Amino acid sequence: MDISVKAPAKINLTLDVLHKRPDGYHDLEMVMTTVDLADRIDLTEITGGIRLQSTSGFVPFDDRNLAYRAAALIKERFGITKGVNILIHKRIPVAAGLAGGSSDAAATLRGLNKMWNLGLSTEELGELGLALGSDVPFCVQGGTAIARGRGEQLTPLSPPPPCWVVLAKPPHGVSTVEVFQALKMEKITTRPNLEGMLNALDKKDFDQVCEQLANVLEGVTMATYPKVRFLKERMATFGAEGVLMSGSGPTVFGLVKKESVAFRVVNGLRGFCRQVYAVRMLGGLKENSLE
Ligand SMILES: C[C@@](CO)(OP(=O)(O)O)[C@H](O)COP(=O)(O)OP(=O)(O)OC[C@H]1O[C@@H](n2ccc(N)nc2=O)[C@H](O)[C@@H]1O
Ligand SMILES: Nc1ncnc2c1ncn2[C@@H]1O[C@H](COP(=O)(O)OP(=O)(O)O)[C@@H](O)[C@H]1O
Repeated sequence: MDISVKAPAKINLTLDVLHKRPDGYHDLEMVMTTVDLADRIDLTEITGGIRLQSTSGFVPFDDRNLAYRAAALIKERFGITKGVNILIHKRIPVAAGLAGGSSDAAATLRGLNKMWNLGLSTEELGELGLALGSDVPFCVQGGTAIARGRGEQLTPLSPPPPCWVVLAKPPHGVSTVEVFQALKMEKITTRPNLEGMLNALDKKDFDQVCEQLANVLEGVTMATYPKVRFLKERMATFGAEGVLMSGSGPTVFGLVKKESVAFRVVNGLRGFCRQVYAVRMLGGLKENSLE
């Protein structure tokens, strides 16, 4: 049986870093949601091991690839002797703060669970996925959620109000490790208002969602990459109603209600940035099946 699985990108509507943990990770509190910019993973059963192909040269083609590692984990954990060819149709920019690698890993876990009839629940797939990366449990589940701890403690939320999401990825990638290393906890002065964002989502209040966007990593990444600030300012000038950097960056996203405005923002940005996308908010799992 061959299987194709959708692997959507995520954005962080809020991102707070609570403290550094003894294991080197940070305890986070974030509101995350999926957007309709997605990779597609084609899984084909083969005899023997794991083969990986990708339409993008920017990802590793060996066991450093998170999709490869997801397949290796499943094979090892469940003693599967069959092999799999993984073809990644890459659309999500790499090292962008959009969890492209984590989403590929999550999609591979979901797809192999089905292909090899393992009968694992979403929670069990998420627990497996945490060994691959902190964002993988959220990507397994999709939709909209509060993520706490390393990112694995998930509380599902109702989706944001429908809108356009304009994404602009500066030419450089960003290392998540380096951003967390550069973060000085004592320098965090303004934090996201989680209650405010939850209230906005609950009421489906687009303007309030825009007002409550906040990410404590934004200033850290901006200090090294001024292009992030530049793109944020431009996006707002061209008409985006709420603008924020996603995750550890450097992708900047803008929320826009009207299609005509979304395309005005895209056209305006194209003069400054090669990788610009206008996509719909996905946000809700039921109406946007990930399979
Ligand atoms: C910051 C976030 C926010 O959504 O997204 P991205 O910008 O990567 O998309 C995530 O927490 C990233 O998740 P992910 O990219 O899976 O991180 P991991 O591979 O687990 O960890 C990479 C490194 O980031 C740091 N890290 C990550 C997660 C966490 N809760 N605390 C940390 O300190 C650690 O230095 C770790 O070694
Ligand atoms: N399938 C994959 N897609 C993208 N990046 C991958 C993948 N597998 C491994 N990586 C590596 O993971 C790192 C982070 O990539 P990505 O998940 O795109 O970014 P981010 O964590 O910022 O959202 C990159 O250095 C990339 O080389």
